[in-house]
Amino acid sequence: MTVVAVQQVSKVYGHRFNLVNALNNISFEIEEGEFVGIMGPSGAGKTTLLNMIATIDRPTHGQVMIKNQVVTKMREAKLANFRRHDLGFIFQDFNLLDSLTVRENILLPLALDKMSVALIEKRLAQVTQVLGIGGLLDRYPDEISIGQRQRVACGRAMITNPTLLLADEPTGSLDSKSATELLRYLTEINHQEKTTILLVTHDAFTASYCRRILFIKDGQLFSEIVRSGDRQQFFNQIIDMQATIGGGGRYNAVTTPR
Ligand SMILES: Nc1ncnc2c1ncn2[C@@H]1O[C@H](COP(=O)(O)OP(=O)(O)OP(=O)(O)O)[C@@H](O)[C@H]1O
Repeated sequence: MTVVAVQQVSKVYGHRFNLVNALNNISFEIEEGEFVGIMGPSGAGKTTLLNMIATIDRPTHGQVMIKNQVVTKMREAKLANFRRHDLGFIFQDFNLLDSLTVRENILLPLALDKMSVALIEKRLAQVTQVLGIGGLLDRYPDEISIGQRQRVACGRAMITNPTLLLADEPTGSLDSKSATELLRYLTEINHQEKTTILLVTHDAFTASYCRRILFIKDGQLFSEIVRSGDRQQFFNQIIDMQATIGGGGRYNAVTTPR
């Protein structure tokens, strides 16, 4: 089943004399259970694209369909509901609420749902088991490590069992050990829960955990690569493609797999 269909999407920012074509007639699809990365030089349009799919922003032309629904035309009330149930977000800076415990942070997206306590506890147990954070539930965000915070953010994104998990630079603020852990957990979620994952990254190591990478340049699809061999081979392919696509000084082409 196709989970995401981006159809001839363009996004123009600015006004008459100062227009930026951030996305230029871009189309692609993502199937259920895929783990897809978006890469490309700085300013290529990656975050803009993610924001269109995340329903945070709307395209100037074209449409985005998620699970056969045109989300780019959905009214705000329906969209809020759709976001809550079908989309999970992991932000680079986690966005955890410091005054709430880990348990309360994770359960936040369910606050408006009339779910039974038994069902909530069951889901919480599943999520915390996959993420290895069962022992942290009564602590506050400032009482756990950065890597653990990122996993809690991941738990909050997963608690509703979303159709699609979206992440913008999820490893951006993590050290290499925490980044590796998070990527292993994301792989687990992808395998165990069959959650479709889409992430934006500059980092070839992070991208090497995906099964397919879409390379964006100047708001258009430049190329895509699909992982067929092991992760090291895929990492090398990603580095080669980064060299081919060029531009954007934020690449870390000397990063090696950890
Ligand atoms: N709100 C905005 N108003 C005007 N231009 C914008 C706005 N947001 C993004 N842009 C421009 O659109 C283009 C694409 O930006 P976007 O943030 O999507 O790129 P990116 O690939 O995510 O870049 P980076 O890797 O540096 O984060 C850039 O030229 C950017 O300057």
